[in-house]
Amino acid sequence: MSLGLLPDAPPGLPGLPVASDAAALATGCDLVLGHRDGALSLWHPGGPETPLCVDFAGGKTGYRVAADRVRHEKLVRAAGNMPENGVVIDATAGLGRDAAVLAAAGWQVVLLERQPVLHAMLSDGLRRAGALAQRMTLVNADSLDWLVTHPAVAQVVYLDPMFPEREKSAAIKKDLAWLQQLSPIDDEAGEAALLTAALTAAGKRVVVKRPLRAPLLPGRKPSHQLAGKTVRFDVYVTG
Ligand SMILES: C[S@@+](CC[C@H](N)C(=O)[O-])C[C@H]1O[C@@H](n2cnc3c(N)ncnc32)[C@H](O)[C@@H]1O
Repeated sequence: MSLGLLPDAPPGLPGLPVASDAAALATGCDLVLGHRDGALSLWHPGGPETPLCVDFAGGKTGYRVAADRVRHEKLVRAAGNMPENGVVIDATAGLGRDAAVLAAAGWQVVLLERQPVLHAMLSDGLRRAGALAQRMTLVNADSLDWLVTHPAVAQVVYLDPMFPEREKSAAIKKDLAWLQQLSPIDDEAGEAALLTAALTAAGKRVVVKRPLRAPLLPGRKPSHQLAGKTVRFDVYVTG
């Protein structure tokens, strides 16, 4: 995958510096990173698709985080009763959509993202997130390392590892396809290691999001599951 970096992209990211969208297209870049409408965004050079950015308060995430809806989210129910000053580690932050739901439900959320471009997009999203940002802390790290060096930080560790999606919605398909181009899908050993690290770090439970019919993460059976129409949450009680 080749990523073009426009002059207004943050410095230091891996990719090919390009002067313009047209130059990215001419150089054969698959994706290009730059600012659109004030947001650090990713798009297909020359393509008709809406650019992708981290938007904690608008669009589909905005709908999910509305105060009257967020408590009905299966993810919030899967995370369980929130203690005072409860902390969740979202160890696979991605575009921060699930992290926003957890923060809107009242959790303090530590977002871990290892992919530097996604980390930069999350950082830009936080800058625009308003009050919700006060409950989110972003770290550019590999969770396999971070969880081991930060035991006893959180009651809940949340995992949503990459999975080859077969969703029907074109919009979801586009976002996930671009995400998958940036961030590879872990093999079974990687998935097992992530679950083990999460189980070690979580004071109360680990919650894993999976497509409805996807196999369990390797290593341990969940204590219970909450199934929705297209995804399910596997809950592992640890304490
Ligand atoms: C499917 S996406 C998560 C989407 C996210 N739940 C959301 O709501 O936007 C998975 C993300 O986890 C990140 N990731 C996977 N393994 C990781 C690890 N060991 N440490 C940090 N980030 C990881 C990937 O780079 C990718 O951005």
